[in-house]
Amino acid sequence: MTIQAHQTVNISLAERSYLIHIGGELIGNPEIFAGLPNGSTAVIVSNTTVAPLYAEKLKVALAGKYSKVLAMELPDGESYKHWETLNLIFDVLLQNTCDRKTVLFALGGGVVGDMTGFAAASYMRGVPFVQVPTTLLAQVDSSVGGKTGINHPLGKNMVGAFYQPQMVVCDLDALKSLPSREVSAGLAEVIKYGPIADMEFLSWIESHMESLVRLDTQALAHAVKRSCELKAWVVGQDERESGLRAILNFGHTFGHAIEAGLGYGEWLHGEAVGCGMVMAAHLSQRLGLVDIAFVERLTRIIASAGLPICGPSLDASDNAGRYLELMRHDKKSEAGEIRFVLIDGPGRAVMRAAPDALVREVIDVCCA
Ligand SMILES: O=C(O)C(=O)C[C@@H](O)[C@H](O)[C@H](O)COP(=O)(O)O
Repeated sequence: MTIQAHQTVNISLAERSYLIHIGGELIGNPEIFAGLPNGSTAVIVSNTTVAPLYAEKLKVALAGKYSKVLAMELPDGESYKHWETLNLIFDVLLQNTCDRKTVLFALGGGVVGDMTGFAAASYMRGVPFVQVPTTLLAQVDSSVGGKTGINHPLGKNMVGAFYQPQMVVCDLDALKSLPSREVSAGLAEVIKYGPIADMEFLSWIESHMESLVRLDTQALAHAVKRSCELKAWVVGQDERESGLRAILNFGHTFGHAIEAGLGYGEWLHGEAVGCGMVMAAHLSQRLGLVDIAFVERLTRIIASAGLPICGPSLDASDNAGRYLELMRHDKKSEAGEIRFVLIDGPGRAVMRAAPDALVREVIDVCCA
């Protein structure tokens, strides 16, 4: 096996700038963590699936820097991304008299990253934290950019904070243990960067899909690096989503409705986003922004990643009505008007409202 060369991507945010490290064998490498803030205690927050695989490795790597390294496990899955689980983190921090210099390490996927980040943002009004993402989705998207938070039954990621990590450590070796469903879910967020910002990357994804699905390390290294570069470019211009950053939400308005409507965890976030991108592409086409050939190409790519392209029914009596009801809670909505991220020509995204009747048509066409 080739060990992937260590590469970095910079997130440029003035005094909150940080590096994303991408490469092989990073979790157990003490040198990666050497420049982190000093403190006496490190707390590794992981989950019951990931901790047995990597927590000990990370503990050993941190032992030279922090005199006390604690590790805790959260239950695994999107259905646990709520207040009660968040409180488990605060319990451990308080029971161990963790002070303001304690550094938290989020070791796991998007759920662990979002909750650990939110805990770090709010414990004693803010302690440093590090993202160590172990899923493809977390490496290419959720660990980067400082969105942290938890779900509410009425809407996804409804409670949270913008809070940047000290660094992100993407160990490509961790991806080798991923189940194929998780790989596909991560590929949804990789694909997303194409239509919104980089059609050349979309063509690359299209021609390397087979390698990506079978976890070829070279292909993954490029996918992670290019995704992080594109996200860095967006976040560097609009950290708190006052405008441009919303393009990263392509497919998420429909996708979040699927997740909340089915119950969190029924579909993986990436599965819902994949299908949401198909729906958003159809809406773009019906508004005259792209042609049907573009929609069909994007749909083919999403399907080839092993993702669903047909939305679930959320209500047998009024499915479109239920989607609309859920989507009105989206964070981009204004005065009850849903604002969709749409494709305004290949490689370019815009945010637009759309008539309910048109959205209903799209839902009817795209759902089972
Ligand atoms: O980083 C962002 O900005 C994104 O929108 C990226 C999304 O892919 C990601 O899933 C994010 O967590 C969703 O954010 P939300 O603000 O729509 O909850």
